[in-house]
Amino acid sequence: MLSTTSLFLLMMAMSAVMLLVLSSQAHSGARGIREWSVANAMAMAAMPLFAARDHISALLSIELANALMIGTSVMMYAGFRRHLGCGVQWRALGGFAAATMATVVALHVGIDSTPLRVAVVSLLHGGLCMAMCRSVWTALPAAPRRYPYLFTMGAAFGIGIGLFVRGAAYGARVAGWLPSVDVPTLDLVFFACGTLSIPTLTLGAVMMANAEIIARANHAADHDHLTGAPSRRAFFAAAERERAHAARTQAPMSLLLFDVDHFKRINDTHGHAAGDRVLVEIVARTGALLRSRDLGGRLGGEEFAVLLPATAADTALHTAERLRAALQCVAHDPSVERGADDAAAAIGYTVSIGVATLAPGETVADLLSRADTALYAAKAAGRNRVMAAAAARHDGARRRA
Ligand SMILES: Nc1nc2c(ncn2[C@@H]2O[C@H](COP(=O)(O)OP(=O)(O)OP(=O)(O)O)[C@@H](O)[C@H]2O)c(=O)[nH]1
Repeated sequence: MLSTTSLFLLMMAMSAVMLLVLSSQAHSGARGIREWSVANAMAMAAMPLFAARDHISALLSIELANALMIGTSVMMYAGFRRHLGCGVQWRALGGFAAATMATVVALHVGIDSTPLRVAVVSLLHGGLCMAMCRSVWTALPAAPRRYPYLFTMGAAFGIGIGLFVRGAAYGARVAGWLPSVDVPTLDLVFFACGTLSIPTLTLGAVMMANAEIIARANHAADHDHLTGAPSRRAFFAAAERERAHAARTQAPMSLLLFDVDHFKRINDTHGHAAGDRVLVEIVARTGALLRSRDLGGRLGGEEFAVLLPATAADTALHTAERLRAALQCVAHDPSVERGADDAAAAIGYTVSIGVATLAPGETVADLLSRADTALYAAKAAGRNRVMAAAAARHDGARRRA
């Protein structure tokens, strides 16, 4: 059987490992990493003090060690609150930590009862675990992935219950409701639970941070940084899903491909920032015109696409015409103050649109290629217009399920 000293040193080693894991995420931008790191550093420092109890002064092994452990729980909790964006009530937490410390000192210097001290400290640590569990539970509906949240909640709840049982058991001994005999096995079980608590909670924290990092990376890959519209990658993935659905259900599907006319002139005349402003405005206007099922995306530069599921050619042409009219606009040059010189600040812009409707067996790439040819024709015919694509060339070899 492991001795309590070994368990304390094991916990120190586990906190050191967790600290290394957390430091690998230091620059990830995930919130809470700093607080969780401080918590593990405090746990690391507290463990040798508990382990060396018989060899060092009580001030170090009781007061300082408990202060560090209280700090550990408080910082773990603060880390979860910060990570979840709930805000940390530092003043309330500081008051809680100070009151707990004052109780520890009173139960050492005043009454000098180890079981009572263990009971009080266990109940307070248990309370913080339950608070962690509650914070994570409240944020669960918005979780990027549920498993890390459920793991952390389960761990915080289980550890909290364990600490409550420990506190109640020690309290009952003090009250004389339980025989005041030493139960080394039970104590070791309690210690083992305590040993695992901070590393387990940290594991949950790291999993939550990873889920957030992955969700952020996916969002960045799937959205255009400037306009917030779906990126080329996301657009093609969605288009492929819709194509497969259309093929299964025999429903029509259309694609609009559009490009801002003479966009280079806008950049050259008003500057790149004004060009950016136009692109942002185009995405907002397009979004306002589409149905919830339709999907717009920025394919690159000043080129955009709109996927129209369950839409036949004539409706698609009609939608394209409405879109063209909605995008025949005058934007305001952001570098010119409003009212200063309205004519110079006006950025007129138009778009040209190519429209293609999915033919049986056609791939997304082929559909896009036909829409691109139609767009090119719209440009060649004078811009600010809609052109329908030629019918798809029948090609049995390209047929897809
Ligand atoms: N402001 C801004 N400009 C961009 C962005 N991406 C591409 N561009 C510019 O868009 C312009 C596209 O120019 P062209 O391909 O010649 O096309 P155009 O001037 O719109 O002419 P047509 O398409 O033939 O009507 C280039 O000057 C690019 O630098 C962007 O994110 N922001």
